[in-house]
Amino acid sequence: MEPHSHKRFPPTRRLSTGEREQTIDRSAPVLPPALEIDENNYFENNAAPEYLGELAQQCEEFVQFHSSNRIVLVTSGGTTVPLENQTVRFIDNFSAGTRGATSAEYYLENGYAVIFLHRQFSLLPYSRHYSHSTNCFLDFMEEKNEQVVVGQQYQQEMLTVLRKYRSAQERNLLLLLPFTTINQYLHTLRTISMILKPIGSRALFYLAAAVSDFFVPPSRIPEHKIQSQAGGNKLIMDLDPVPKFLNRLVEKWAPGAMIISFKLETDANILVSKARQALERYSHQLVIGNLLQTRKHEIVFVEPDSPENWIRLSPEQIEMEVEIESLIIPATIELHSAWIKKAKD
Ligand SMILES: CC(C)(COP(=O)(O)O)[C@@H](O)C(=O)NCCC(=O)N[C@@H](CSSC[C@H](N)C(=O)O)C(=O)O
Repeated sequence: MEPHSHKRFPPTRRLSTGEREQTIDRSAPVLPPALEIDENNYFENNAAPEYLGELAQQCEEFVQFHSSNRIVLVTSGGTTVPLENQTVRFIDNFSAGTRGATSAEYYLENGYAVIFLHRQFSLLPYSRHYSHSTNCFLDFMEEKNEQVVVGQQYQQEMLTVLRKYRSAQERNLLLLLPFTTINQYLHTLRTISMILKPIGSRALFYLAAAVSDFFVPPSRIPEHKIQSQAGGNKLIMDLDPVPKFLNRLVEKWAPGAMIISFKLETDANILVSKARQALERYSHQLVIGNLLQTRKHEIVFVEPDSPENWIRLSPEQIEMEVEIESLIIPATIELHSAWIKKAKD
């Protein structure tokens, strides 16, 4: 007998198999990697964000400052696909930014200069520990003699995070660059990649952002908010595939860099094969595969000409809240050191 206070909600209407098959047209062919003509078409027809010049200047100064250092570009968070120019509605890609923000911290602690290209308002290195929602910073505060103080039990932990945060700032090791839409992301990724080109093998790309695969091209996007008619009307969307620029990054934008991409799946049966397929299509150095539902506890390294290698947290490590990035990042750094050595030989 349900307590009277629990209002009964109608069960979620699940699409019948027939409806589900019709809802999404999967007949669209799998796109080949983008060619130069696709790159030119895309960037000529999709205007650059108005702030790109200033962002490029910031990035050039940062790379110049660290020109003899290892520099990693970490991308983090999901890109959006606006449905109107005056955007009210958009399609979003799932990502809280935890993978990217946590990974950036471990790269910083291993001496890398970090360019953090992130979804605006997603989690950031260091402040992620006390974000507005998951771990509200107010829960760590107390009132004492009319003053706000950090609770005694949190002092040590917070002091450690604060010292790391300040150290990264004082040594100018962390550059925070935001994006929101898929178009802002692609323009910014290409710009940063070309600025990193002179760094050669000491540049590392860690592409953890959840990037849109489909978008509404400028020729078809409505200017104003899409209206919904009284009585209901279907919204049929006709999206174009986002060009697969990963191979342009490998071949042209930053040819000497080591490039790591992430493959996100929900079906364990296809994860490794899809990761290997991406590696073969883009000819980069490593795909880190992860499943949405277990991404915090296990990942798989897929490299050319070698069997896949799973990294999993043990039950004890999960119990102790070990972050899997504390295992991932040192493993990627080992591969990057070998990449740099090979480039020198
Ligand atoms: C997003 C997560 C799962 C992290 O989650 P949070 O910690 O909550 O942030 C990340 O680990 C990941 O898999 N990121 C990559 C996800 C992704 O979209 N990967 C693309 C490939 S890289 S996007 C490049 C473009 N689509 C192309 O193929 O050129 C894919 O799986 O298809």
